[in-house]
Amino acid sequence: MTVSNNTPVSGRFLTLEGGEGVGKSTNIQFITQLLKKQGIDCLVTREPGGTELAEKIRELLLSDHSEPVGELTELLLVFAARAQHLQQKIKPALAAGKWVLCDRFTDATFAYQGAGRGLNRDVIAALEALVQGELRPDLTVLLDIDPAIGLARAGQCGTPDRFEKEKLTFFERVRKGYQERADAEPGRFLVIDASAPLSEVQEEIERRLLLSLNLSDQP
Ligand SMILES: Nc1ncnc2c1ncn2[C@@H]1O[C@H](COP(=O)(O)OP(=O)(O)O)[C@@H](O)[C@H]1O
Ligand SMILES: Cc1cn([C@H]2C[C@H](O)[C@@H](COP(=O)(O)OP(=O)(O)O)O2)c(=O)[nH]c1=O
Repeated sequence: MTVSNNTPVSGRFLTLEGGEGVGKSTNIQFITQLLKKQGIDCLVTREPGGTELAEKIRELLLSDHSEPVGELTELLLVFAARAQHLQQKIKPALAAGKWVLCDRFTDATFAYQGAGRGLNRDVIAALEALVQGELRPDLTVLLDIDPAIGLARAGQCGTPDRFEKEKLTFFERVRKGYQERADAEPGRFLVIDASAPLSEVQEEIERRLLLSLNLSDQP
């Protein structure tokens, strides 16, 4: 399938996932440009956030507070932001046939609140069903890296937020949580080794993403 010749295509929902400092911000721009070259204009958005209200919830999630933030409170805030984001932005775009590229989505909740914080996955799955219904990403690019390397990269980029202050063991659980999700759904996940030099990471993303989306010229 090529889409640069005005062939109508229906909207697709792509997500980008990974631990801290893995290169999501860098590579989301790369993926956006890559798809643009194929004639696909993506709506680029992020979680938590993506709308005015959801960005306010993001602020609450990422900032420090004078009292401990309960694990369930955190989970419900993540899904409150997601409900708003879906209703205001993601669902209308997909319904209009647009492609949506989202920096993090519910796999992050299973990885951070599930594997990281230790919350019951059935509880997360129940909220996922409540908030999303049947909607799931069509394709997820998972940038995978040893968290020690990711945190060192992230550490060079300003003041750490509430999550970035967690211990290395937390991020090791997060990484494992992501890997388990990818192992369970190999058809949806493209797992990319993000420890390689950026040029190699991007070559790999380009090759595998275009192949998966059926946009590659290669046989
Ligand atoms: N493959 C790579 N090799 C080396 N440094 C990288 C690579 N990818 C990204 N970086 C650098 O690591 C830092 C974090 O990248 P960023 O894209 O902001 O990550 P994230 O959004 O996942 O936190 C930035 O300084 C970026 O330039
Ligand atoms: C979407 C989502 C994000 N998060 C966390 C992970 C990140 O530490 C934080 C902010 O996301 P993000 O800005 O993507 O992080 P970074 O660019 O610093 O890697 O929110 C969750 O804990 N659960 C979720 O469901």
